[in-house]
Amino acid sequence: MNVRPDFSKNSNHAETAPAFLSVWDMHAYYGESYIVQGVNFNVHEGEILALLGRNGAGKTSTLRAIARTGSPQVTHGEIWLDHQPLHNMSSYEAAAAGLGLVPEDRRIIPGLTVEENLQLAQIAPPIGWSIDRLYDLFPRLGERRKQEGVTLSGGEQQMLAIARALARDIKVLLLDEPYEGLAPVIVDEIEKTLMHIKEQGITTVIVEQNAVRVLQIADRAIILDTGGIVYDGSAAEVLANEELRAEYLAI
Ligand SMILES: Nc1ncnc2c1ncn2[C@@H]1O[C@H](COP(=O)(O)OP(=O)(O)OP(=O)(O)O)[C@@H](O)[C@H]1O
Repeated sequence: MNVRPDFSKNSNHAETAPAFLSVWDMHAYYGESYIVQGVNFNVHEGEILALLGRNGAGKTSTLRAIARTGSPQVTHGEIWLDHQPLHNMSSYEAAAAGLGLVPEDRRIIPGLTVEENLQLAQIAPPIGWSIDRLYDLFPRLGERRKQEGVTLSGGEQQMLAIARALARDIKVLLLDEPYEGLAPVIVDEIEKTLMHIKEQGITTVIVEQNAVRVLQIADRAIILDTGGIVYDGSAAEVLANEELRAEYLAI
């Protein structure tokens, strides 16, 4: 019999630091399809958490469930952000409570310039970083402020999508595959900005196929497999543990 090693109780930080974002026994469905199958984890304020797993493991679904997108539908469980019950909220309310989701397709609004995309994020409170501060973090966006957003390169569009999230007053940034399709040199740039965002005290959860890259900046990692958590512990441990990487990440 092939006994799966249990890597899910490796977290020691979780026992010593209070949780900022907490997901408790979360179950979610697409119609009849049971996808998120009792997920529990904590994220601590200011940390970068990598949410990893093979294709189809349920990473995007977990992120979308936390952001209250409605698809998948959360049928059971609790999600708390800084003492606020996200599980009782719509996606709009969760965003107002401080969640900033940057989806995989980046959702840059066609027909609007870079600056207009940013201004649109600030039409209603809670307003976050000023547009000048965003251009300081992403000078390329400042140089291209009058360019239509959808004509930017893939890396620039990812920067615009992150900048748009920061234009609102967020506590947690949820990133879905931020490195997808980007050259290593652009990934370097995005990494630097994520480290800067961390220094500002913002908490980040990253879903990413490029596990090796994301583990280099992450403090902690969670590995999902068929809708459940099989590892919760330090990012360094995942990099060091060949068995774990081979079994769940195929790297
Ligand atoms: N809208 C949907 N309707 C029905 N099933 C879906 C839907 N979106 C995703 N699924 C299914 O849910 C499961 C988990 O998908 P999810 O996108 O969360 O995985 P993932 O770990 O992010 O995968 P990947 O790394 O390939 O993006 C998959 O089996 C997928 O086919």
